[in-house]
Amino acid sequence: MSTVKVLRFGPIRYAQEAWQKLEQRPNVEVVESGASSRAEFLKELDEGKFKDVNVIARTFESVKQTGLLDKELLALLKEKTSLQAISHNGAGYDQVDAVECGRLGIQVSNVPSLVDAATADTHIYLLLGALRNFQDSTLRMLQGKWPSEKCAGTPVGHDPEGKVLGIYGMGGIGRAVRDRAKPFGFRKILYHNRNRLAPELEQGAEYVSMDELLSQADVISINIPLNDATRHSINKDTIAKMKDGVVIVNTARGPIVDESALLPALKSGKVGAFGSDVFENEPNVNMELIRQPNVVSLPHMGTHTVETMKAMEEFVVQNVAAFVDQGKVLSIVPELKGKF
Ligand SMILES: O=CC(=O)O
Repeated sequence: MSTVKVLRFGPIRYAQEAWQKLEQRPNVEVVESGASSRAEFLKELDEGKFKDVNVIARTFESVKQTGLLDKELLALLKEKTSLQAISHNGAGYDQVDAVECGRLGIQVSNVPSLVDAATADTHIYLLLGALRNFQDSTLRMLQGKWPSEKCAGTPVGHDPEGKVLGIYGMGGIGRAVRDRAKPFGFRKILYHNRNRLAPELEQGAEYVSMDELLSQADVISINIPLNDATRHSINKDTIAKMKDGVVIVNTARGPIVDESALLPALKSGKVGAFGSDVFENEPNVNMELIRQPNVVSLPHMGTHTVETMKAMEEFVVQNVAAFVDQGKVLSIVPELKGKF
């Protein structure tokens, strides 16, 4: 291939060396966008600034610069650039309409596997924190409530031992959650996926229908990708099927949970606690939701470690390099497998 032009969004935090090596190749040119909004990016496109761009390397946060890579933007990219591949930094690529990319002949890669450990670690923190009311206890201590009351007046929590864990989405992250959860002594670990896993991947977890998972689990662990089928799959109806006092933990994507249904359920105690790293309208979080005493919250930091972020950034570069070398990204997303 002649020169491959790469449009890079987002800062390079850790993979400077990998990017430098790529940029030193005689047939690679990397450009950046100065846009701080979709309108500005559309103007850059109109000006023909990126007409020779073949690859976009992007981050989750770069949605601030372009908006979603939806049908409208993809059509413009197709018209005003030479786009053939998008290398997304993250496991979840719901900001990119992958099916439409396939239709337009644009490959999409993500970063699977490398995110599993850090995300599952975060999940366990939230799971224990939600069972034990740890966020509420910290806030109470900071408010000076400890001297007057035992444990600063925090409501008594629950042990994981003897409970049923229901894993909704048993991909790489779900399986890493299962492995980390085992030593805590859950009585049973159930899971639900669209399809049952091979026995060697189940590792003792029991495949059940969604309804069985909802009705039997004491703790529901959400690890599925966000798409049209999973958006708001935790809603008023599915919450009604759950056990009273169920604990829900989400490190996948906020919009999987319909927060307008969750909030009253948290207030009534139907949902005993919610531990979440992700929120429906993040970064603009529903403050009433995160202020509930039975919520443990984090600002989307599942992969926020030096080691994992470095590995992810380097993998984004590997995907670009594979496209430069072979015309194919390394880790094409499942929707587009076999299409290129
Ligand atoms: O949210 C993080 C990711 O998708 O990797």
